Amino acid sequence: MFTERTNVGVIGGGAWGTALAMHAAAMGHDTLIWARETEVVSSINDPAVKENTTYLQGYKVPEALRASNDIAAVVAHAEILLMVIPTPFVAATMSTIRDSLRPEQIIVSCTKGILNDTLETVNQILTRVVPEALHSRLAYLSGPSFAAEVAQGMPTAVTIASKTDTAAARVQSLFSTPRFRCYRTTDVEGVELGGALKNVLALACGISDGLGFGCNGRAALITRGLSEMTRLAVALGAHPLTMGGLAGMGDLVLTCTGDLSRNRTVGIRLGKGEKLQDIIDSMKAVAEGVLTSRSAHQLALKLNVECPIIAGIYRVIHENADARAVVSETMSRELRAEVDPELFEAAARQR
Ligand SMILES: NC(=O)c1ccc[n+]([C@@H]2O[C@H](COP(=O)([O-])OP(=O)(O)OC[C@H]3O[C@@H](n4cnc5c(N)ncnc54)[C@H](O)[C@@H]3O)[C@@H](O)[C@H]2O)c1
Ligand SMILES: O=P(O)(O)OC[C@H](O)CO
Repeated sequence: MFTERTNVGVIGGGAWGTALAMHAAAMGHDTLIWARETEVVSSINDPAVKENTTYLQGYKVPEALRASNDIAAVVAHAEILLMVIPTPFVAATMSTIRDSLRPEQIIVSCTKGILNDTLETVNQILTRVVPEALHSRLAYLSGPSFAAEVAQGMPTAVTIASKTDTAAARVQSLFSTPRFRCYRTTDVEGVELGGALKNVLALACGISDGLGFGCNGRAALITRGLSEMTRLAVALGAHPLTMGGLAGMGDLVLTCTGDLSRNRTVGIRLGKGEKLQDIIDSMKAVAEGVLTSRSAHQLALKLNVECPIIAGIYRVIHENADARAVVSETMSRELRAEVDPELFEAAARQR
């Protein structure tokens, strides 16, 4: 373990792409990161700066890490290609490099979201855009992992999912260190949906905290939120146990309680009365939960899966509903058993 070195390309120079590139370069992988913005490339490459001052300020990148605005050069360089761009831009960006991809490459999506128009997960987008020869070499990295903590080398554990265990195992062995432990699974749907849906619940917890509601409410949102995430993910083909793992409960707890979460921060500001558009306009970073709340609600309606918290967040975010009234309505629904096997069976029948 921890010995083999390879060529790593990172597509996306935001906070997470930068933190993962720092990790790969620190491991000794020859790492090249593509960023759209020239200022990101120059700040990473400038020997006097060596920092992504736009998206991950305050953390020096390893000397060996190089950045480029030439996406084709990054693809040509890589054996392992980490794709770390927000969900709405995945299809367009990957289409530009589709013809330069090579069948021996492994593409690892580190993105967490569900597209609005088509309700596709990133896995579904990639299998639509990427040549078929590469489908068995698609992998997904997810789990509780704030970029700023990974950039500081703080202990972190993630899950790598791939339909083929060999691809997941290769990524696992190339990226694991005593500070960054990678597990693996073949449950691509579970890992992807866990990472996407937890962002919606992080918005909910932020709103609750912003409204001044206490720890009881937050714990209830996390627990009942996990129940909704699990029902919806199972209806979409996930294994329920994945939702109790790093990409499900692990990331849910992190994002619902950690102050580094952008989604939780958007929720707090909404709960304190700011307008959504003003919050978004003030941020350079992406809060994927805003768009995913729409997709998740539409998927729940389409599959007839009961998700009252997700529906409530959808109404607050996209229909300007009053958050206090939504909380009251959600708490006043018909009383029921906590664990309802019929709901899970109904969700499982959707698979
Ligand atoms: N930041 C984290 O801690 C973290 C951790 C795990 C997963 N993620 C996920 O990683 C993904 C990327 O997030 P991030 O934090 O690296 O980004 P970020 O919020 O730091 O930066 C936004 C990124 O979006 C890119 N972008 C903006 N417009 C674009 C366009 N038209 N085409 C292509 N790219 C465009 C920017 O270049 C930049 O790389 C998201 O799905 C996020 O949920 C983030
Ligand atoms: O800052 P957030 O809310 O986008 O969360 C970042 C990561 O997904 C945490 O694992």
